[in-house]
Amino acid sequence: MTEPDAVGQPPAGDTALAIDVRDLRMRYGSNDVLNGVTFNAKPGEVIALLGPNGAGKTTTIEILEGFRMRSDGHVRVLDTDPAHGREAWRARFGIVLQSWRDHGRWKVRELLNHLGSLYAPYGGEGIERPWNTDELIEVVGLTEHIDKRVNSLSGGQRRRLDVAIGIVGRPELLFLDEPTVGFDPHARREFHDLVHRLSDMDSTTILLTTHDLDEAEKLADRILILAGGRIIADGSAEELSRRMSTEAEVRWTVNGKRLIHSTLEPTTYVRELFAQHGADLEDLEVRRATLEETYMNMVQQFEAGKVESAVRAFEEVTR
Ligand SMILES: Nc1ncnc2c1ncn2[C@@H]1O[C@H](COP(=O)(O)OP(=O)(O)OP(=O)(O)O)[C@@H](O)[C@H]1O
Repeated sequence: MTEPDAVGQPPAGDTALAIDVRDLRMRYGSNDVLNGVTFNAKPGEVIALLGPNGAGKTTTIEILEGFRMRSDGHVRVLDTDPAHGREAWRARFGIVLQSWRDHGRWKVRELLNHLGSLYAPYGGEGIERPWNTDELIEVVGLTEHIDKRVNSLSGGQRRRLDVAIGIVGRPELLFLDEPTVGFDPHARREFHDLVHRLSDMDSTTILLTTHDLDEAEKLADRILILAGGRIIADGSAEELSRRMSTEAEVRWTVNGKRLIHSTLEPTTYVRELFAQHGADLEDLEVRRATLEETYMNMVQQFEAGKVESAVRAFEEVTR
């Protein structure tokens, strides 16, 4: 057990975490979807929860938001068990769901004024709630559209409005569920800039779900890969890539003949090739699978129903 400090306060432990999840389990009927999920998020971190279709990302996020009751495990979000979270706790986080379809006849400014007013009772303790509407509209890049009706916005503009709705209460924590589905590359890039701005500006903790490793790499400080009911990888994109110990493929040509060999020790192998063939060695290439290729391979096997072997193979190379 940890000792209290000199003034009798317990040392900062789990309470310093924005999200603390340990051994989370979720069962739908006889289907165990989450089988011991463990991870945490520190305040200000941007975390991407990545996983194949049906891995349980939405289930996890809904449990954290208090929309779904877990079967078992320890969960704390902003120091509160979501199963018992009250209004004042809900006011401290924002949610951007897959799409906001209501309120089509409202104008952008009116809608944000209205939704913002719902947060007014929860301000204080150094946090001004809600966000000033015009300032918020500028932050999400909708100033030109401030008096437009919601149903006249384009898909990308609508998504910006979704984000504005998610952050109008100046959340300490923001949940984004597949925020860029259906975006073209330009809208996607703009959305990524917006997320970076949010996390820099207010050091908002952000948990987003995505299918896309590239997006996770661009946005997140840490990537969590959920598959087979567990977190099978947790680290920055660089850390995960570094941990990968897949075999490298060495290709070369000698006396006009093209040859290939797979090895875990490419440097030693190449040294031996030089020793053996010297100047006859041509077109030498060494290639290791990228994190993306390894991940995609896992997803393909997972989606073909080979869940356990997909997860085991992925863990073996990223351990
Ligand atoms: N209310 C429910 N009742 C029974 N099964 C459910 C329920 N909700 C989700 N599931 C099942 O739980 C599993 C995980 O679903 P979930 O939506 O959490 O996955 P996901 O990772 O978010 O998937 P996607 O990427 O497709 O959105 C799926 O097999 C799904 O069919």
